[in-house]
Amino acid sequence: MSANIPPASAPAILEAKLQHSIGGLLLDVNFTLTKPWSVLFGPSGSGKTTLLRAIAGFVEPDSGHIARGDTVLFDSSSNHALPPYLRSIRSAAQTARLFPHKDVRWNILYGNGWLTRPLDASQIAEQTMALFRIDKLAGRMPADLSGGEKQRASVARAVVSAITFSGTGTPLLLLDEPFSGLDAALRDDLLAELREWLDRWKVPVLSVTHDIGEAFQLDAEVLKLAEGRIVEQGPAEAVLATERIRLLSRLG
Ligand SMILES: Nc1ncnc2c1ncn2[C@@H]1O[C@H](COP(=O)(O)OP(=O)(O)OP(=O)(O)O)[C@@H](O)[C@H]1O
Repeated sequence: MSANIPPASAPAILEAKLQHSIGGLLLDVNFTLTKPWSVLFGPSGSGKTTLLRAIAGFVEPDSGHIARGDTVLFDSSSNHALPPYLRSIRSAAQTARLFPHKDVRWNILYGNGWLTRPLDASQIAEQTMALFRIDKLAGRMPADLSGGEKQRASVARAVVSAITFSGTGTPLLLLDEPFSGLDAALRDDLLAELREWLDRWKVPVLSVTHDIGEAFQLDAEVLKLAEGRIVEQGPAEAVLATERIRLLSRLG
């Protein structure tokens, strides 16, 4: 007699349960990420950046537990907080942070983990710069870049750092509004290519966006944040249905 075996659920990419009070907002979330790309969607001030910073280890929550597989990143009950550089997390902040006295190529290679394989790391850097349309700017200094180019260089660096990660497993890549400064056509191309590039290297992503189209195009799981709480989690078609109708009716 054959037993009914339930399908194995996808392994968790991240488990997070945390509370953190900041500037009058109480961030209070409990969620698990299992999809290759997840998107945090919510109004300004709802706690998206703070949540990314807590996962990365730059903000210590008041209480809670954050884990990637068997590795506990943060646990308030045992007073445990892994420092950011020991977490299998890579991130790009909302505003570009480049070393001003070094050129773009140097900045992109900074933080790559393949120090014993410099040629392979260089190849990943060149391919990623081409993807972000900054390969022709590789020899320029950050001061000589536009705002959008700086932002692309900053995100490209995090991507290279995630792909060349030298620790155990693959890191989770956190991207805070990675495409906000780009024109629509370029953003659409980059989104599609980046999704493919990171799928190829099996790097999971949690990104922040205000843009409904971005969430749909990425075919991402959406976590809708409102006043510090995740009010819905699921496919974009389900979670952002109301926002989509509102947007379409505005467009006439
Ligand atoms: N260092 C800080 N000190 C005090 N309050 C802060 C600090 N950082 C953020 N806040 C407050 O915490 C709340 C959440 O901020 P957060 O940056 O996480 O929101 P967000 O959803 O990312 O917003 P946005 O979409 O505008 O980037 C806001 O009310 C903000 O003013």
